[in-house]
Amino acid sequence: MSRALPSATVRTQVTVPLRFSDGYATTARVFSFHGLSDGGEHLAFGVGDWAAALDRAAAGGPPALVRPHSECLTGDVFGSQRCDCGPQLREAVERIAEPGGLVLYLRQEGRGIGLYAKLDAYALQDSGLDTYEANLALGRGADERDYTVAAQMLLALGADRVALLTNNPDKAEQLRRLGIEVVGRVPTALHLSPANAGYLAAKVSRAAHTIDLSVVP
Ligand SMILES: Nc1nc2c(ncn2[C@@H]2O[C@H](COP(=O)(O)OP(=O)(O)OP(=O)(O)O)[C@@H](O)[C@H]2O)c(=O)[nH]1
Ligand SMILES: [Zn+2]
Repeated sequence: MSRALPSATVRTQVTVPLRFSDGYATTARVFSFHGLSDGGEHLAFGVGDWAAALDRAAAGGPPALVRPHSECLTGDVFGSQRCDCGPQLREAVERIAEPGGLVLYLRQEGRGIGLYAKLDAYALQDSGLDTYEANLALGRGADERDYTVAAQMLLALGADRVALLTNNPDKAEQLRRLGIEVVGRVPTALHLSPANAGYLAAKVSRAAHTIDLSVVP
């Protein structure tokens, strides 16, 4: 049973041309919102023919492809190799632009504990803890993310029937509980670096992420 969500509405929508450092370029319709439950400045990016994709889903056709992406300043902006966030975001924009759909940019830095605390957690990881143990050692939850604002944005845009681009089953479970019809989940590619191998392995062993590490030599 889904719980009733406070409704959010679109505040502003603007067109933004995007160009990534590898030259890939596309255009996004960027939405801000009124009424998001945590007061954060979360964004939705409509890419490709997102409007047609949402219309098709609403009419009972294929679900709209959506990536709920949690903010990672170090990875998304600075290219940190400690995680896979930057390449996943780049991948998501291109893969979603193809059929048309949405990237939700969720201001949930550090799995919800914030940027400074994430750096504290990195320091603990450098002394041997894994990414989840480090949060716990800081007195925080292993993953404090709540996807209420993601559900609110989807409903505000009329996207209540979706397939998610994510390896994280919790994103699908939480959105289902919030009343979004999650028809399927599509894994991202493997974005492995020497610095993120332990991080990816912990996501698989500790949080059941569907990342195929069997291909790693
Ligand atoms: N606390 C903490 N947060 C981290 C660490 N590494 C990355 N993060 C955060 O983890 C989040 C990863 O977000 P996503 O890539 O959207 O989500 P995910 O759970 O990895 O699942 P996917 O959808 O499969 O990518 C971001 O908020 C990062 O800032 C870490 O070592 N500690
Ligand atoms: Zn990251």
